[in-house]
Amino acid sequence: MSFNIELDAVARQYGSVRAVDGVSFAAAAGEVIALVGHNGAGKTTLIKLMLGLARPTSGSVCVLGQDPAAGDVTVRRRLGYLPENVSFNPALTGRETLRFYVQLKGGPPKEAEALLQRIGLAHAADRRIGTYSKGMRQRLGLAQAMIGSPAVLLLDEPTTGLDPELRQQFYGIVREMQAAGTTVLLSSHALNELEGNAGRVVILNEGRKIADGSLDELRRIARLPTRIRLTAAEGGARRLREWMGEPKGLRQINGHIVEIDASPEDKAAFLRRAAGEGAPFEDLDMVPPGLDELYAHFLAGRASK
Ligand SMILES: Nc1ncnc2c1ncn2[C@@H]1O[C@H](COP(=O)(O)OP(=O)(O)OP(=O)(O)O)[C@@H](O)[C@H]1O
Repeated sequence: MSFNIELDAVARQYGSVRAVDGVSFAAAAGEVIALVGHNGAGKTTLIKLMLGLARPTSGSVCVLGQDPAAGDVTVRRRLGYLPENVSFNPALTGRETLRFYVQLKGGPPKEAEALLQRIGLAHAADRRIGTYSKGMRQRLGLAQAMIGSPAVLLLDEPTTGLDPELRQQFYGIVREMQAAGTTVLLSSHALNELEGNAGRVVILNEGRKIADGSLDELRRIARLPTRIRLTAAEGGARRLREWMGEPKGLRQINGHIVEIDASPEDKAAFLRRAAGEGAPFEDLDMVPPGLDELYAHFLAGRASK
């Protein structure tokens, strides 16, 4: 299988800071990968390495079969990039700006029109960018990155500052690009918005890759407990505790509610027992681990090593 992006033990040092430290991964056509990590985790540096804007201190970077730092124009044309802080000339209109970038990439002017339509900015195309909202500027940035239907799209924190509706619209466009075979790599601070939107998540911490997989795979690896909350009739907490055998970690919330964190195996065993006769509860709630807990789990695992 050939990959659009291949990183092999890539490191990038800035003075005493190892911004990226031994990262390897490969991305195929049609994959949507999210790079997730705290501030300073190395996301932007990794993207710059893939763009050839930074060179690795050691290791190798290969994008569309080439070293991106070699500056091969045919490869550059097939790369789209949305920087973290997108800035355009505020005196130009959206249309003028996009036409300029289309021209730079050697595309026809009508491509700018099609892109303005696609990202929902056609109505504001003749307004100066100085009058655009943050969301509109971000969408224009995305349109600029999509010029020439790139084979690899690198988006640095593309959803920052977008409201939930625009965010969904944005991921809709990402899905279209993915369906057309584009490899999309986007960086983000948060796991929560990636559910259903990124097939694969790479978690970075202090320049190192600490997790790589689909959210479901990461959940399985993490084996985080599910919180089970049982509610009995008024004053029934004691009976609940006895019925459960006073397990370690059981929490009594009040006179009729108890909670326990159950591992994946314990959860199944518990549910079988709860389905039997005489279980002394009236209601049962199960709260699966959230994405924030998953993220914290991987970061904590790293810190303890
Ligand atoms: N040109 C540079 N010179 C010196 N240090 C740098 C440079 N670029 C990045 N760094 C350092 O490398 C580390 C990783 O930075 P990077 O911008 O890649 O992180 P990030 O994950 O993108 O962070 P954020 O989410 O805040 O954008 C940080 O400690 C940063 O200060």
